Amino acid sequence: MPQSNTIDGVVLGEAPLIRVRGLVNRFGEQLVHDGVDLDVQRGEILGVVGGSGSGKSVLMRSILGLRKPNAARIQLLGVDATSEDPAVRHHIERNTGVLFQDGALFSSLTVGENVQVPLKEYYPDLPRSLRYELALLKIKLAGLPANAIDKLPSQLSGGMRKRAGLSRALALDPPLLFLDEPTAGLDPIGAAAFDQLILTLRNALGLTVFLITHDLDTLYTICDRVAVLADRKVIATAPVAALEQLDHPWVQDYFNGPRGRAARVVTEGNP
Ligand SMILES: Nc1ncnc2c1ncn2[C@@H]1O[C@H](COP(=O)(O)OP(=O)(O)OP(=O)(O)O)[C@@H](O)[C@H]1O
Repeated sequence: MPQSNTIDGVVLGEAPLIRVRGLVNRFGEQLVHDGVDLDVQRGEILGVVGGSGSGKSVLMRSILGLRKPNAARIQLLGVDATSEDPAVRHHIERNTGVLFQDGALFSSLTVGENVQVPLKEYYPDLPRSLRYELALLKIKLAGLPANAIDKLPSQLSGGMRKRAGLSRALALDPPLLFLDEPTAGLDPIGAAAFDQLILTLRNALGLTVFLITHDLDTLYTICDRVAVLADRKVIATAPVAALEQLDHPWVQDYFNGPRGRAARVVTEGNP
């Protein structure tokens, strides 16, 4: 899909959609990030991996402006993501979709009402019937049956709840999607189907995707590049095949351990 050079009037030029430089995050004595640099190019699916507690979610929250880092320069969608200017916050929130690890759906609202929350906020004058139709469209886009629209999150399976969270993330047609461990807790068939859905949406809608995952199959099947968080930094960003060669203990354990080898065999057909 051809991509315009502007988003809501903000000129992007050749700049990456996300550019992080010198990110530092500290919680008391604990230094989580110490100079993280990262670029996410338009239209790519970038996987973010790292050991448990390496700071993947804190990185995502920092980029989104949900956490104020101790130091950083972060360009997001052509604006300074650390700015508190309401117009900047609006630009970022209007153009990003986020699927949090637990789906973060409102449990007392139906799926349809959940998807309509951002529509109500950003398009308050939209007639109720049109809002419902738009929610239905997003629900179908995320691969849910139409009748899911009137269900409560508690009436859905884990995989369907993920899809419901995704349909809400897509509500405003954002060019940029953040996914925090989207396949965690899904069975392998459900996880593979979710991976394919992300790939299809990226290809059809030209989305850029920032994807935190532990799932090796996801890395091998849908990520264009993978960033590795270790030693409080992004130690490498490269296509997964190149990362396998990286001489770093965590990377070697992760990619060349038994599960890494198995994922490679399945996707590449070579042991
Ligand atoms: N609000 C907070 N207060 C104190 N410490 C925090 C806070 N948020 C995160 N941390 C700490 O920062 C570190 C990184 O957390 P983060 O959730 O980003 O890890 P992660 O890489 O996403 O881990 P996982 O793969 O287990 O989800 C952890 O040690 C965590 O305990």
